[in-house]
Amino acid sequence: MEYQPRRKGKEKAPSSPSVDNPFISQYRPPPGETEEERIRRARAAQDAQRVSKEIDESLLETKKYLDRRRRGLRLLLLGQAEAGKSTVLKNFQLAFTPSLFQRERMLWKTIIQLNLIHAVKIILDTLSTPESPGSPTDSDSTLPPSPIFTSSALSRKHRRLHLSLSPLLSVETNVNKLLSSSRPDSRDVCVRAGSSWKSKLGFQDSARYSTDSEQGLSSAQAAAMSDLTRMLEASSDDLMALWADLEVRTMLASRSGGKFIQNHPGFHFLHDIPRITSPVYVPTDSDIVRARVRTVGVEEHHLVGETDSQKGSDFYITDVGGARNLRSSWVPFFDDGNASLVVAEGHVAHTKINLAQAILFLAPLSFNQMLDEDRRVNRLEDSLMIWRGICSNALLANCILIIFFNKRDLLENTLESGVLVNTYVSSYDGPNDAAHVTKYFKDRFKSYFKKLSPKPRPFISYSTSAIDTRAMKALILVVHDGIVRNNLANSDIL
Ligand SMILES: Nc1nc2c(ncn2[C@@H]2O[C@H](COP(=O)(O)OP(=O)(O)OP(=O)(O)O)[C@@H](O)[C@H]2O)c(=O)[nH]1
Ligand SMILES: [Mg+2]
Repeated sequence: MEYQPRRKGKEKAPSSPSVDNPFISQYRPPPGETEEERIRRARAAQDAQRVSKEIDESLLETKKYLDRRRRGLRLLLLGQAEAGKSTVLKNFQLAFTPSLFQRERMLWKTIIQLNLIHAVKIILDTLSTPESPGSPTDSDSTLPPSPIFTSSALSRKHRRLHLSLSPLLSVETNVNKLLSSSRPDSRDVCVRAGSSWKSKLGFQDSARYSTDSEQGLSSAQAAAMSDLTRMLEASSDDLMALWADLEVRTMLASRSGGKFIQNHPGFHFLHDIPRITSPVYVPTDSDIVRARVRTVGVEEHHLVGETDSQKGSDFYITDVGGARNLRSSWVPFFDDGNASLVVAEGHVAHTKINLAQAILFLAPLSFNQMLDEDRRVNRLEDSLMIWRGICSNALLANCILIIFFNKRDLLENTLESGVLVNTYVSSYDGPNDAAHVTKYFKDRFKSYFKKLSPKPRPFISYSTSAIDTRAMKALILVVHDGIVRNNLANSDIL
């Protein structure tokens, strides 16, 4: 869409003389005008002029805004649910806007508390459901089973723990309701990023929020959050007893093939119960990148660089929800139709203006896991399917594509625990270690890339662990520099 500046009200259009200008002729004095009519006409003309000026200013603002967007770095994060897109975004914020990240730190406290309680809920649900012979035992069983409390396998101690932790679960439900504009998702962690949860947690704007402030909260929200902190502190001993219980661990391991505990977002916080349940708990950077908030829809984040080397630089990072039912919101990035997209700050821009310079595709090598939303679909096959669509898309032909083979730490844990890749991928006959396995899958992604790209472009891939903030910071600087200078050559860094 080309921007055409509007002509000022007083300027004459070259092809039509002012006598024909309906705007001017409308406010010309009619013959025999009374004083009252003259005042009314003058007022109407003034109003019309004011509106015209406002429209001009707004168009100018929009033009400035779009020019700024064009000059900034525009990055699109894609990949399936739980691939680590939002975690990579947090790493960008840490690298380029550290003081904003610092100001938002306390917002994550509630999310992390909810993540911890969600993990406890999964444990209690699992314990209270009898194991049926046909129930899935694979490592990715993240769906909590139905909460029928038959408890034959539970001892008196477990029942007491279940009972004493129940009020905590109710408080979690209340906080979830306050934070989510839609029905909370029982499958996953609580709040939805698209529902402006940060403002619901009291973050009014970057300048006004302070770590101890609750001024932006309604009294109901503030009460629910302090209830949450109080209940967690009171339940700390029971939480520790539950997590330390060997019988509980054994039962969880047998229900999940022994692996899903360490992989499920939220379970990580069980290792830190005393710290997180403390009333003076302050989340660390590592806690924040571990915190899980499901993204719904498309969110554009505008970062303005704060560090010396990036001061004032604009970054427009678009994060999307990766679950299958949310992928329709990706269409504006793949389809050259006339669709418009509402972008930040209330401006509406044509999709072409939104085209990213680079796509960061997150592909965890979760070869032994199925999608939560369709237990018949292997996660890695799903990633390959999305990747093929991105590579072959003509609209994205000039876009730099970068893959992060994410969750390297989990891949290493899985392989070290003895899971054989060959059991899941029969064509794999290499050594069962992370380097060889990563190379094998990288070659598969690369061959689709070469075959399907509308024109030749470099294949750029990195093996990442997005929870490793230090390594991510170094990588983000390399990637940013490469995009800006357009010098990301074929890269096989692993
Ligand atoms: N262990 C480990 N966990 C990771 C890694 N990257 C992300 N995570 C965790 O995985 C969970 C999901 O990550 P997100 O960034 O929320 O995933 P997403 O791609 O944004 O998912 P959607 O918003 O549902 O599309 C979070 O709890 C992260 O902390 C990683 O490299 N290793
Ligand atoms: Mg996300």
